[in-house]
Amino acid sequence: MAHSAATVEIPVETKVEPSLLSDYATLFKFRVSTMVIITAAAGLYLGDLRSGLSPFHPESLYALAGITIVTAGSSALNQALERRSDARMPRTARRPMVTGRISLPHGLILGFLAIFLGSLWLAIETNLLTGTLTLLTATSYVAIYTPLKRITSLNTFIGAFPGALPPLIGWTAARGLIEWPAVALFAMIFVWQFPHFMAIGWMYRDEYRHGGIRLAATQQPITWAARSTVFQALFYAVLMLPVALWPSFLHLTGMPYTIAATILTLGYLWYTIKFASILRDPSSPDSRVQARNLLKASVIYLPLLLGAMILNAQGRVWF
Ligand code: HEM
Ligand SMILES: CC(C)=CCC/C(C)=C/CC/C(C)=C/COP(=O)(O)OP(=O)(O)O
Repeated sequence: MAHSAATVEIPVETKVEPSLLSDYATLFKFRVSTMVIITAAAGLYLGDLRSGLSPFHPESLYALAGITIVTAGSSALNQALERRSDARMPRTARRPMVTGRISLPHGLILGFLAIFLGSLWLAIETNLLTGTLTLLTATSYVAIYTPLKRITSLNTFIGAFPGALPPLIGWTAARGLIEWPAVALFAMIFVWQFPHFMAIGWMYRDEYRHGGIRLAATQQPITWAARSTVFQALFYAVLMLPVALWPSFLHLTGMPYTIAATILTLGYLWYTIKFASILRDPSSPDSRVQARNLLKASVIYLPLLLGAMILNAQGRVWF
């Protein structure tokens, strides 16, 4: 409530009071966090299979619970730090710490406690490496990436590290050490994020500018912003081809995965190439349609790719 001067006007029909549960879902970024946890679960599953263990044992659930709690806490602290810039963007203006439905102390206490207790739980119940890595991931997301969003467009590259660490953390939860398959999983999510976020950046370019967030898409002039956005999206979409096949070179997956990953990744590349058409007329409304299509493709592609890995883990075929 304190930021009325900068706050975005919300149409009357959308001003329905959300419940505390839905406020928490927003505070913990339910959908993005769910995907983060799915990537961690994939790392855990693949790591357990590498050890010849059944992935369905209580320790896996304990580890996932810890990772979930720290992810939720990180999202709460991210929103505590960004409550002013969030107030300036329609996409984020209804977040509970912007509207005051969740107070600053409430969000801060919840965030710090969740990160501290979740990391401690992982260090004790899973292993010290996993607890430490999870704490480092949360710290880099909250204390490095989040403030950098208002300082440099390099923030996307920095933010890709905490974004990509969860599957590696899942692997260390299962195996107790960092091994090449964990690095390959990290690389896959790292590279996947660029077309994903270049699309989002383009969709919300005007909002981000108004919110004072720096990214490729908010550079001036718009032709330069489009070039830089498309270059990064295409560069990483092409890089995704070898990176997605890396697990097969490490014998983590077999031929069925290799075929599925090739087809899926070519699909992701296809949507990125279509997105490159924004170069023709960067200010046209169609450029946002292409961006939205790429965002949709990115969030469909990733679970399918992980699903293919899981179905073909260690060369097994689960059809
Ligand atoms: C630099 C890294 C990343 C940035 C800056 C970023 C940013 C965002 C933003 C702003 C949205 C909201 C789009 C909207 O409201 O229309 C979003 C959506 C999404 N992100 Fe990311 N993201 C990143 C990495 C990740 C990672 C690592 C994951 C999980 C593995 C992920 C999963 C998702 C999902 C599933 C959605 C769709 C959620 C929905 O439909 O509301 N993102 N991302
Ligand atoms: C295991 C663990 C501690 C994970 C935490 C890391 C985490 C939540 C990564 C998500 C990836 C990311 C950079 C999202 C963008 O957030 P944003 O702040 O740019 O999104 P916004 O604009 O919607 O606030």
